[in-house]
Amino acid sequence: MAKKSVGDLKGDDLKGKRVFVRVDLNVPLDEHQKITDDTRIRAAVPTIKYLIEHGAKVILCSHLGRPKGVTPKYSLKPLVPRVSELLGVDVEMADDCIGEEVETKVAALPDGGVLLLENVRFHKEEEKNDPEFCKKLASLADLYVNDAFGTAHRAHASTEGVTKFLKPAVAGFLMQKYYSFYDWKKYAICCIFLDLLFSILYHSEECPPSSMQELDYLVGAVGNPTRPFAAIVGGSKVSTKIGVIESLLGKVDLLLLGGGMIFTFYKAQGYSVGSSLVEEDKLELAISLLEKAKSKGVSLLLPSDVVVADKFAADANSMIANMGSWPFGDAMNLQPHGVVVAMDRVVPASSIADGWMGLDIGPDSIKTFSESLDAAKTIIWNGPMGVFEFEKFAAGTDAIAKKLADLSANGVTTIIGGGDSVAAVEKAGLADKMSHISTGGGASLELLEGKPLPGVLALDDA
Ligand SMILES: Nc1ncnc2c1ncn2[C@@H]1O[C@H](COP(=O)(O)OP(=O)(O)O)[C@@H](O)[C@H]1O
Ligand SMILES: O=C(OP(=O)(O)O)[C@H](O)COP(=O)(O)O
Repeated sequence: MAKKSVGDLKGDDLKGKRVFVRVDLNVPLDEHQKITDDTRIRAAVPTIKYLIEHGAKVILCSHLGRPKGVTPKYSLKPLVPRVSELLGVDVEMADDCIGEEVETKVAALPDGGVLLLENVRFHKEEEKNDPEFCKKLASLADLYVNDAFGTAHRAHASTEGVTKFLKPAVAGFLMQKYYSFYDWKKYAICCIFLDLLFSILYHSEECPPSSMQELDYLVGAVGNPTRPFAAIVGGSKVSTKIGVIESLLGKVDLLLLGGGMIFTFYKAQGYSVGSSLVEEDKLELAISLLEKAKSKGVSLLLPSDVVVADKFAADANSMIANMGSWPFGDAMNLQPHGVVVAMDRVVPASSIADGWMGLDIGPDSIKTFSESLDAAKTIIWNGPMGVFEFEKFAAGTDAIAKKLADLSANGVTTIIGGGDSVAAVEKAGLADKMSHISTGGGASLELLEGKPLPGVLALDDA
């Protein structure tokens, strides 16, 4: 069913109206609270500008990270200068997303003014989709716009529940084309993928509009991919993504797993993973996925080696200054004159000692993964290969980004999805080399799976 779009609202529909806009401003921040990639902010700009230009009072709502209660490091305050700069207006910030102070600030908003609410996930009721909380959010506004594609797979209060109390509830431009094509395109699932792709666009300050030509291109690329079709899945959101793997196995010829994803697979097979990230309740699923890959004839590759660290930190101990004390296959760092100064702690991914955790894929894995991708004609990548935010553990992600950029230059279709994956590719300076860039990781994977997105379903039909 096609959904109503913010573009359908004009004149008196918007002039002087309080509009609650759910956006996905879940951008990566460094330890100084500096934005390291603003792709998601730029992707939200066209919808917000449209509302400003039509004299609406814009109330922006977003989450940032996965806080448990009020957590200063997950405040949205550091985003205010960049959002203001991109919109060309001074954005007001509220200390909360509901309550008296917020109501006062909303009441004081001029036509065309913008208020950014504090992280909606500071209230546990958000993720619980609590009806009373939904009502409080709804009471702030006259109408609702959802442009948070990256969070459309979550049935939370601000993405789904609020629509039961606030109408009209319409789609923003980032999602709009998807809805309009949803009804009649054969490959509807891909259409969303597309939508964002073309709405985001590489190095522009704002999103250029999608075009039919581009849409057709993507429909062909993902709905009916040129084979071999490869997927690369990594990152840390194991529980979100491990279920998607099952459906990917029915679509791809090659599946590469990296990032924090892999240790659940290794532990499930009885290997030692030290203190690496593991989802204990997904061990059986991991085994069944390995078996399914075999029975379907899909090449599922896990990294053979990983770089380990003694803690999850930029300054973690992951090097040995003197040779010979590490029993595994160490990778040597050579100075220009050939002197060995340190060795990465590279170990077999299946035997990580207690007290150590895998934070990147190792050089053998990079080589195997790169070679396996040589035959691919279409590649989807979601989730970094390692903790790329820390220089010591960025090599795997950088190498895969570089590989995809090279393949892209040779005509291979490369699609990158996910906040951190896009940030990693941007950081490597390779975003403009890829075929497509998407704001949603989990959301785009669930679309590929064919799952309906709650944040989409909740919107008014066109
Ligand atoms: N081995 C690992 N252990 C823990 N975290 C990891 C590991 N590899 C990657 N990560 C983390 O995964 C995060 C990104 O995961 P995710 O949110 O699933 O990706 P995306 O945002 O692209 O969808 C990054 O912050 C990265 O540091
Ligand atoms: O970053 C996001 O998703 P992604 O990491 O899959 O791209 C979205 O903001 C959703 O966040 P969530 O996975 O904490 O619900």
